[in-house]
Amino acid sequence: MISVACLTKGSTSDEAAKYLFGAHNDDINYTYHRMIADVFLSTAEGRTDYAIIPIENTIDGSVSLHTDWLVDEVNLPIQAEWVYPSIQNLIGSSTELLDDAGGLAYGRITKVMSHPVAMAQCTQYLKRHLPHAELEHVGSTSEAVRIVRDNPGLGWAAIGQVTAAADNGLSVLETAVTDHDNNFTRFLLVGDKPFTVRESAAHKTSILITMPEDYPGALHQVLSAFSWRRINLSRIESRPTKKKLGNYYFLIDIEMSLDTVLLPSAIAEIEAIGCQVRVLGSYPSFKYETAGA
Ligand SMILES: O=C(O)C(=O)Cc1ccccc1
Repeated sequence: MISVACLTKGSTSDEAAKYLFGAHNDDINYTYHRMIADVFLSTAEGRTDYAIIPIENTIDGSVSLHTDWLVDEVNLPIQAEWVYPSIQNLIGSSTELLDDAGGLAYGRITKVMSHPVAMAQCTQYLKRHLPHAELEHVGSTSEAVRIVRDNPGLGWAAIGQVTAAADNGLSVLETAVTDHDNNFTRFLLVGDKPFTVRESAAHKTSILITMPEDYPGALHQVLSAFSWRRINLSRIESRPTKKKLGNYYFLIDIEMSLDTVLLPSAIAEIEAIGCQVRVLGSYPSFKYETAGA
């Protein structure tokens, strides 16, 4: 039995996890948490084998809070990554929020709740249709749906997944309210055990590089260690080290496994110029395919 910590049941993370492990896989035992911190801690404290972490979104970019947890708070290697569509919907009580003709009565909606990433994906929609509504962030989309269910009669709505609406006896009032159709989220599976449930031909390695202070051209040298070896990078991102204003580390995703000879030699070259390198994981990468869902 494999144990997996995840945001609440019916969240985008929950759907994404079921895509990775297979929807009807009885070998997986999910434990659900309202806050991402508890998802991380469940695995970091050894109560579960893996944690499911949304890390990057097509519209909103990196989920900084989750990146910081991965880097600063826990030491959990990345064991897999996959990309999953995160199309969100407006959810609420149809008796409360639809008018007599069955149309959505935007004016009756007083508050919209959701996870900050889901909310950010719907910024234009909310501005256009619900500028009067209060917006409130909660720990997950399905948590928002549950709160709306538990507080009837107040004109509250949630942004979330169709399964969460069904699980809570609420209606999908409007589908696909995300500002762009092509909306995907990249998820990470983190934990100490290698992921062996499925295989992938594509592999990635994520590293964290801390530069020596006052070293002109350090980033250029780091990038050239990859470029002359023709190693492809898929992401480079800087985050503050939180130790001193203006000090940053760089998170780099490389489209290559650490087992490939070229990569350890690139890392050795980067260390030789005085950079610190921490490998966050070397892992299979899965693409979303409708047939496999
Ligand atoms: O709140 C959820 O449903 C999550 O799993 C977090 C999230 C929200 C929006 C896109 C991807 C992940």
